[in-house]
Amino acid sequence: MSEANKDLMEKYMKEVALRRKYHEQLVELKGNIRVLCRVKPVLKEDQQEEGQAVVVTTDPNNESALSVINKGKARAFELDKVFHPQATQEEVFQEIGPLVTSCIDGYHVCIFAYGQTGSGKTYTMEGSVENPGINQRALKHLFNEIEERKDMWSYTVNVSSVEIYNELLRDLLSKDGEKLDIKINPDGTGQLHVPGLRVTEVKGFQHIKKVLAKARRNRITFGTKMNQHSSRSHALLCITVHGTDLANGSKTTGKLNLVDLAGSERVWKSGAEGERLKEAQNINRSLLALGDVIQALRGNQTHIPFRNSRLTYLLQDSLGKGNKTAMVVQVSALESNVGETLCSLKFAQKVCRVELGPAHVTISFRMTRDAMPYKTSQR
Ligand SMILES: Nc1ncnc2c1ncn2[C@@H]1O[C@H](COP(=O)(O)OP(=O)(O)OP(=O)(O)O)[C@@H](O)[C@H]1O
Repeated sequence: MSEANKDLMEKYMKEVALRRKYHEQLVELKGNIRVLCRVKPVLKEDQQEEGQAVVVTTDPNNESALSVINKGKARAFELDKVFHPQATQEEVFQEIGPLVTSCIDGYHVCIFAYGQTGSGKTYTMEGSVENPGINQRALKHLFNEIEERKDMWSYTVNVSSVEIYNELLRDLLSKDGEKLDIKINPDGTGQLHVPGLRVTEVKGFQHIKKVLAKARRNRITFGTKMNQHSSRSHALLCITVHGTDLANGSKTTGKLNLVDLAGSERVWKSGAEGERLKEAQNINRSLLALGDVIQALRGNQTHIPFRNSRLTYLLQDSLGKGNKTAMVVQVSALESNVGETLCSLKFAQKVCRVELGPAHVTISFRMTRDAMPYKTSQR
């Protein structure tokens, strides 16, 4: 009986190893930095004027293509994957699921939602109670995988959550939203850490739901002082998974960063002043820095400019080489937003094209003013 068990166990472990290898190959094939686009469906409340034209169309025969009509001219874009307006939260998550699995295997993973205010970033990341987004689905997926592997691996899952507003870091899991700083770890490893950041060990999916609700509540509470604050801040959910192989004691540490970015609209256009202008400049700088980092990584450049913003500095150990990133670019299909839609898609397209570029891409892929998430006189 025990011989038969041993035999079965060995076969099972071989199967698991094989599955992991195929999964890795699949992720590698799809690329370590993926740019996805989700077109928001036209909702009643988005129609300021009756019968506004829909200017963004997806192609049912090509899941990478979309086209935008501006002033009578059609412009085509090709990204890694485009979700049509009717795509469900489940369909979006299916693209992301393999990255979440990678995190259990010890990879560092970042998933971003990028786009103008109201384009559906929070819907994609957080979703609603009836229709949760990537954050909840990722954690559910994570705990299901952990359960499946429990005979061979033991895992602990730690969660922290911060927002970055005007380049200030705030703890979303502490009562008063403590302000935090990013420091180099004094242990000599050169790694970054955030002293005072509240890290919560989560035991299961129900527990994580409570933690997510707390972070959401705090983001709203801290935001009430500032009009539209939440859409002007980056919200990060950081999950660390420590694994121990029960057979040989070897250890892995994976990280999953789920980021709802601040709105990318060009506030300068509306003549923003004072606090609003400062916000716009900070958002502009950090989104631009993120774009620069992703382009540099996809282009295999030797210098990756992580230090140009809090956001990229904080995510440095998860965005570096060998890690995995997905950026979901959210766009509106309506004519009234066509300027912002084109801007977001040019940005996405540029990031996407880098990989295909020649080796000397290092200097040639600096963002032009035309493709900047905003156009300011900042750079
Ligand atoms: N795919 C979708 N299906 C149904 N409703 C959606 C979808 N995407 C967005 N919405 C709805 O559109 C509204 C705006 O979306 P959301 O708040 O996610 O935008 P956002 O990009 O996060 O905006 P902000 O930058 O201001 O935070 C919300 O009411 C949301 O529920």
